[in-house]
Amino acid sequence: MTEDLYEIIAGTTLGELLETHPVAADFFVNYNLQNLKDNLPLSEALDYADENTLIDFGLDKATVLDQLVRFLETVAEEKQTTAVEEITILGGQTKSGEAEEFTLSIKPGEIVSIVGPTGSGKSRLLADIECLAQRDTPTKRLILVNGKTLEDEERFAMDGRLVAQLSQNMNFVMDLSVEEFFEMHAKSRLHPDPVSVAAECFAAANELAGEKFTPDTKVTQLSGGQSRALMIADTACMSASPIVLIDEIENAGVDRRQAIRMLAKNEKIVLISTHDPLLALMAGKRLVIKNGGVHAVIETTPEERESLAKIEMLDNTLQSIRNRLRTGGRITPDTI
Ligand SMILES: Nc1ncnc2c1ncn2[C@@H]1O[C@H](COP(=O)(O)OP(=O)(O)OP(=O)(O)O)[C@@H](O)[C@H]1O
Repeated sequence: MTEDLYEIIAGTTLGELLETHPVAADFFVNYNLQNLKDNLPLSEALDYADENTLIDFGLDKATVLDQLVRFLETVAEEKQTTAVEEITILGGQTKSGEAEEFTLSIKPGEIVSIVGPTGSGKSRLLADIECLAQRDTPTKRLILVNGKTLEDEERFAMDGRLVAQLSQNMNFVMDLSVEEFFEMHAKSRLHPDPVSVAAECFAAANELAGEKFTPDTKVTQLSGGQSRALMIADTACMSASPIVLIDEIENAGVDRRQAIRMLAKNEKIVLISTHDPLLALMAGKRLVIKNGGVHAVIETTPEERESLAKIEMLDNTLQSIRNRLRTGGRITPDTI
């Protein structure tokens, strides 16, 4: 396994490695190697490294890569030991400084939606979870992991590894094909079978996207909706993060119900901020936000679940009107 990992790391550029393993930055800073060329595979980039710097640390090119592999393996092991059994959100204060009387624990496999008017504080709640707030954000909320307050060191070590966030905008900086993009992610996440997981991601992304694309489509040529489909598939099929935060997927131009189903599998904790009744009711609970605070926690009743089918029919009617307009059709009383 270490040998495979060695090969993968040696063939990965510093830029790619840092994008998928931000924690690797610590390693390069520790060995004073932060100025390596970031567009060459590491095995080549190290040819340009200052030999004296390496000697200072008793290293050479091969041992640097060895050490890096060991470092990443240790981090991965640590990650496994911090399995999330539960996160707990403890209330802080509303925008006007009143106490937010609210505590909620969420376990893996649960989907929780967050509803409320525009500007009420839905994204802020997601941001609090993402940074594992310790009463140090404007809401003064506290997020516990497995019932414990995290020490700063632990909090920042977990930062970015615990939570996968899907936000409203995606920017791709590298001009890879869709297939290369998925394979690169699979390799840098040290997946044992990068080719087949990349194919699985590609199929999932196409299932979600309205307009289909091919494996050789460049990621920079994808539409907004297609890029979101790509990122959702990537998170669903490859991300090891136990918590998935989704900000307003309804604007994404993807099959949103399918996206939630895809993301909720593999026993993840899923929180969705949404204005969409279908997504709000797919969750087991919904948090109603008002004036920056959680105003109510409502469990979805069996009756509400049953009404999902009706809402879905209404939604399909709206969808067909949308499609008709998109393809140049006219709307008549019969359409509705
Ligand atoms: N409890 C709070 N205390 C202070 N500021 C808050 C609080 N809750 C939210 N805010 C601030 O209010 C602003 C609006 O919140 P946010 O962007 O989360 O709204 P939203 O519900 O996601 O809106 P939209 O539906 O338009 O996306 C942000 O600047 C946020 O930081």
